[in-house]
Amino acid sequence: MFNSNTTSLVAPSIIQEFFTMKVQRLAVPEVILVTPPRFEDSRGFFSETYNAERMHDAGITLPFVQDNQSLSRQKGVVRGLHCQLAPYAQGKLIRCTKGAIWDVAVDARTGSPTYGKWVAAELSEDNWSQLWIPPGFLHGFCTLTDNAEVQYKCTALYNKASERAVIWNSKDLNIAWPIKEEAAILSEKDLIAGEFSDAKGWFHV
Ligand SMILES: Cc1cn([C@H]2C[C@H](O)[C@@H](COP(=O)(O)OP(=O)(O)O[C@H]3O[C@H](C)C(=O)[C@H](O)[C@H]3O)O2)c(=O)[nH]c1=O
Repeated sequence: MFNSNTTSLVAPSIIQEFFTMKVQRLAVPEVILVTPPRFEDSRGFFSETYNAERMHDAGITLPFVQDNQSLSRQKGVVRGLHCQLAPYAQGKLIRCTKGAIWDVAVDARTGSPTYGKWVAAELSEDNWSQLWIPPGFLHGFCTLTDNAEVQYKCTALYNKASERAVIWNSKDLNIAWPIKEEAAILSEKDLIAGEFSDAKGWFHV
């Protein structure tokens, strides 16, 4: 048994606790940045990365049906700007579990007061934030580190035939990507995507 002046080698000391989930609506208010609580102690940390009740209270109410994970081995990889058309349009809840990414959402809903407006947030294993992007938006990210691992929940299943893409640096959007054009690493598919003007009519509010 431990006596009163014995330092326990079993019970980890609590170093830092975030009890509540931070919630921030971005300049396009349907896009929501959340940071779930994380309990750090001498072993490491524990976090409820998805809690349906907390997410619902934050305004993220659609059910998820698919989890995705991608690894990008180099800094400067750009994936996107992608979406799936209805009835396979996807809402996505994105987080970066290794390294860091700059995550972008573009409002592609004809009739929306923020049509063509983009918002972005840095997501990283350090800041532990997640970005909710509803159906009707284009999604893309660029990696800020090597070996950036991204995990995201989707509200509709993958449907290749309904996939659409817009070129990441579309002159119609002027997204302030934090990487130089010549440094971007893209898939064949993304290299030949069209301008945002080609996306007219893909979605409606
Ligand atoms: C998206 C997806 C892809 N795949 C297969 C199809 C390809 O053989 C392979 C790579 O697909 P892709 O090059 O489209 O992967 P990304 O470029 O990361 O695409 C994603 O990038 C942006 C950031 C997104 O938000 C979308 O989820 C998605 O479009 O995975 C599947 O089997 N299921 C899927 O849901």
